[in-house]
Amino acid sequence: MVEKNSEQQSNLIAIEPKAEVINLNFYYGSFHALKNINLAIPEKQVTALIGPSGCGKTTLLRCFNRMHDLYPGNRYEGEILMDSINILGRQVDPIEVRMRVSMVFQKPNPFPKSIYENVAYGLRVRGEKKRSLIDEKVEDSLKEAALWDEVKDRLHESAYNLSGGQQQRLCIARALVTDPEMILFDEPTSALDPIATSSIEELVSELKKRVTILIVTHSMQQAARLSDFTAFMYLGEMLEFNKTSIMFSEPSHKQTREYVSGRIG
Ligand SMILES: Nc1ncnc2c1ncn2[C@@H]1O[C@H](COP(=O)(O)OP(=O)(O)OP(=O)(O)O)[C@@H](O)[C@H]1O
Repeated sequence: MVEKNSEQQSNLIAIEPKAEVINLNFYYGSFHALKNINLAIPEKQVTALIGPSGCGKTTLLRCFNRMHDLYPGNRYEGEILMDSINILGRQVDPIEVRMRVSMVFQKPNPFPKSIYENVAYGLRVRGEKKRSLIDEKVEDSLKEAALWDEVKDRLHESAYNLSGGQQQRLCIARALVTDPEMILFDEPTSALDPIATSSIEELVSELKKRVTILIVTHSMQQAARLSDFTAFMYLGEMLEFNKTSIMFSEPSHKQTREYVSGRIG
């Protein structure tokens, strides 16, 4: 059983939270993967989720856009409030949640479609038909994902012709097109080389001016470089949450200290 520090968690955020996780439990069938998680995600900041393999980082991330609903047997208890609405509520449409909270995965996963159609996808799901509006949003999203100059003359080519780093920026453009309030990144650079990694990190830093970002990373250097806040998970619990500078210099828990210093992995 790990020691809790809820007083510290509730006291430290002066910044308005974009999302509040309240007493969240999550089960894969009978397996209790997330145990009474409480966490406030600060708005327009980068929050890193870190912790040893299997501690529940990806499971928590996927609660924010109801990804678990796609598989039978998964069960949530508790709440994630966004604008005072519990986005886990049965009456809330998961597709609507995914428009507000989009996701970028570990491996670039463009659809087997053109570059243009990959980005336009979210608008089409939403029922958007106006060609000029779709053109405009596709261009804006590709510009915001720092990909436009590289693809503007080949928008109708297959997305598979792009390099890994370009494919990941395309996935970011696809995530941006619905104007999400929050973007979830699940180890977005683990399949990329250092140059492509640094361009994704620059992009994330730029995006936080208008979007709240939650990122799972195994790289302590990346968490330290990129995030404003860090949450440390351990055995399905949220053990510690604080400003990244504090988490890396004077964490409260022994497990956090050992993890950020590379002594446990
Ligand atoms: N679909 C699933 N069905 C059953 N158990 C699962 C499923 N997915 C994950 N788990 C279990 O839930 C726990 C948390 O897994 P999760 O993938 O969230 O951990 P993680 O911290 O993201 O790990 P890693 O850093 O290795 O990616 C693990 O014990 C894992 O085995």
